[in-house]
Amino acid sequence: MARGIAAPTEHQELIEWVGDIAELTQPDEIVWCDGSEAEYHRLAEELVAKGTFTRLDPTLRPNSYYAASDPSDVARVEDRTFICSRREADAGPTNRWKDPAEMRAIFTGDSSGAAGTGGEKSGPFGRPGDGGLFRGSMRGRTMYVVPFCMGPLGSPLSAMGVEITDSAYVAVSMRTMTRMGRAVLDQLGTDGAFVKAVHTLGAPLADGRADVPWPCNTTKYISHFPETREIWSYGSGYGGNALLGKKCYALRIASVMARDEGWLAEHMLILKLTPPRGEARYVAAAFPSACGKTNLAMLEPTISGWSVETVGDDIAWMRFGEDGRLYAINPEAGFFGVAPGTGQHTNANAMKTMYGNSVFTNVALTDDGDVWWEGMTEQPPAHLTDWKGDDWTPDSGTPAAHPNARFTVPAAQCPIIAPEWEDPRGVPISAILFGGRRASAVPLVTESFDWQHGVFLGANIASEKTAAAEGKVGELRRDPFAMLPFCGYNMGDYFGHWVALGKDAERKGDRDKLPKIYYVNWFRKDADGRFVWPGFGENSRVLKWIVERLSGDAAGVETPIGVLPAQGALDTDGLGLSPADLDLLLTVDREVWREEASLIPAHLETYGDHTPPELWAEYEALVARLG
Ligand SMILES: Nc1nc2c(ncn2[C@@H]2O[C@H](COP(=O)(O)OP(=O)(O)OP(=O)(O)O)[C@@H](O)[C@H]2O)c(=O)[nH]1
Ligand SMILES: O=C([O-])CC(=O)C(=O)O
Ligand SMILES: [Mn+2]
Repeated sequence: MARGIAAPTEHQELIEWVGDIAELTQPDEIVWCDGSEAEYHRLAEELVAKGTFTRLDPTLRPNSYYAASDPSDVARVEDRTFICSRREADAGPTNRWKDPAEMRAIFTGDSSGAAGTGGEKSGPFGRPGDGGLFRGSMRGRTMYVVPFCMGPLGSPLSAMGVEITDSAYVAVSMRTMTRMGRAVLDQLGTDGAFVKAVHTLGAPLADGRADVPWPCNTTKYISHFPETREIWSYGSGYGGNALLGKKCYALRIASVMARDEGWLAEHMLILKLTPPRGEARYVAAAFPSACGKTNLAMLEPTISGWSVETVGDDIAWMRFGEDGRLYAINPEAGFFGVAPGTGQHTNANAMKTMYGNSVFTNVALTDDGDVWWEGMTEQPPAHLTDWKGDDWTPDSGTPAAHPNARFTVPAAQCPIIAPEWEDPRGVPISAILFGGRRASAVPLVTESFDWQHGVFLGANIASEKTAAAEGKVGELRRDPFAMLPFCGYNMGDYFGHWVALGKDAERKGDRDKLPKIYYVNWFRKDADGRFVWPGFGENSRVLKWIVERLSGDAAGVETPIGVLPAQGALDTDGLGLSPADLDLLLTVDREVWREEASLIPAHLETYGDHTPPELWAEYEALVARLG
C-alpha cells in the first residue's frame, strides 16, 4: 500500500474513493494537496529537478517556468474523447460514445459492469491481475489528491471536484486554474458533493526505470461518465486533456448538470463594458477554441471613454436569478491562454498578466532565460531554443513555439480584472455574442431578432479549425455554440435546453430581461486573403454598437439574417476602411446566403428528432426572408 499522510478530511466517501483509486493504480506515495504557496514551490522544485520545468530568469519573470511537452502531446484529442452515458442517444451523434461498463472494463479490468459485487474481490475495481489500463498505472509515482472548487468558494453558483493525478505539472497547474486545496476540503465537510476526476499519465515506472521530462502514453482516453459525474483521463499530460476542472468538468460534466438543474455551462468569456456615460454592462461571448475569447475578454478599447474589464476568458456558468436576469460566474481562477499571437499590440493586458507566477508550455526559450513566441514581438530574437529543444534562428523556417503553446497564469494578476470577478452572486448578462472564424459570407456583427432566433444563430456557428485540437487547421466545420467538442450530452437536446430557457422566461413575463444575442465575425478576408477588419482593440467599436442597441441609441437595419448596423451607426472613424471594405463587412449578399442557408438542413438533420422544431421553424423563416 502506498505511503502517505493521513487524509486531512473526514469525508468518508472521499477517503474511500481515494483508497480505491490508490489500490487500483498503485502509486508509491499519496499526497493530499493543501493549495499553499509552500506546496506550489516544493512541487515546482521537484519538476525542475526532473527536467519538466526550466526556471526562467527570476529578474525577467519571477517565479515562472517553461515546460516542453512530448511532441505528441500538444493539444486536446477529440477523437479520443468519450461520453459514456448509459444510452448512446444521450451522447448524441457528435460525441464519441462508449458503454460505461465497457469503458470501465478497459480502465479497471473489471468486466462485471457493477462496482463492488464479486465477494472475493479485493476492491470495487476487481482483482489485481484482471488487467485494465489504470491498474498499476501510477507505479513508481506520487499520487496527488487535488480538491478544487469551480467558482468562488461558497458561491451558490459554484461546484466542487477532486482530481487524483500522478502528474505534479497538473497539480501545480490546478492551483493556478482553480481554487484548490484545504479550503475546498473544509467546504466539502463530511458529505459535500464532488465530481470524481481521475487522471494518470499512463507511464508507470518499473523498478529502476528512469523517468522522462514529459511522461505520457500513445494510448489516450479522455472519458466522461455524465450520470455518475465522473471523469477518467488516461495517457496525456496536456491542458484540456489533463487539467480536468476545465473542459472536462466545467463544460462536459457541468453541461449535463446544467441540463438537469435548469442552468447553462458555456464556452464563454465574460467581460464588463463601461461606456463614457451610463451603466456598465456585462457581455458573454462564445467563440470556438483559438478564435479570440481571451483577446476579447482583455480588450483595450481604441475608442475614447470606453473601458473593458475582465471577468472570465473561457467558461461561464449562468443561472437565472430571482429577478429574472441571467447571472454568470467564471468558474476558473486562472487563464490557460494561447501564446502565439499574444503581444503588446494585440493583448497588452495578457502580457502584463504573465509578468510572473506563470507556466509557459511549448513556447520557445530565449538565451537569457525568458520565453518567446510568434507575435510576442515584431522582431524575433536572433537565437532561440524552440519548443522541441532545438536551436532556432529566424531562418529556421519552422515556428519557434508550437501554434497551441499556452501560458498558465492567475486571473487575479490581470491588470483589468473586474473587482466583482469573484462576486458569489455572479454578474448580470445583458448580451451574448456568438462567433467563429469565417473568411467569407458572415458580416462583422448581426443582431438576432429575439432569443429563439439567437439560439438558431448559435446552433449554426461554423468556424475554420485551429491548432487547439489535433486535426487539419483551416477546414470549415460546424461548431454549435462553440460547444461541439465540449457538450456532455446530445447536442440536439442542448439546443432544446436553450430554447426551453427562453420559453420559461417568457412564461414568467421576463422576456425583456433575457440577454440580447449577437453574431460577430472578426475574420472576414478580402480577395487577397487579408483580414478586412483590424480586430483586437478595434473590436470595442462593435461592442459599442451592441451596448448602444441595448439602450436604444444605435440604428440598425433589418436584413434577412438579422439586424446589421445602419449606415454610419458603427463607429469606424479613423480606421481607414474603404467603402468596399465596409461593404464586405456590413452587407448581406442574398445569393451567398441562399447558399449558406442550403447547408443548414443537413446540419439540423444530424440530430434527428432531437433537433427542436423551433430551429426548423427558424430555418423556414430564414428561407422565406431570403426569398
Ligand atoms: N485577426 C484577428 N485575430 C484575432 C482576434 N482576436 C484574437 N485573434 C487571434 O486568434 C488567436 C486565438 O485567440 P485567443 O483569444 O487566444 O482565442 P481563445 O478563443 O481564447 O482560444 P482558447 O483559449 O483555445 O479557447 C490568437 O492568435 C489571436 O491573435 C481578432 O480580433 N482579429
Ligand atoms: O482545453 C485546452 O487544452 C485549451 C483550451 O482552452 C481549448 O482548447 O479550448
Ligand atoms: Mn483562451
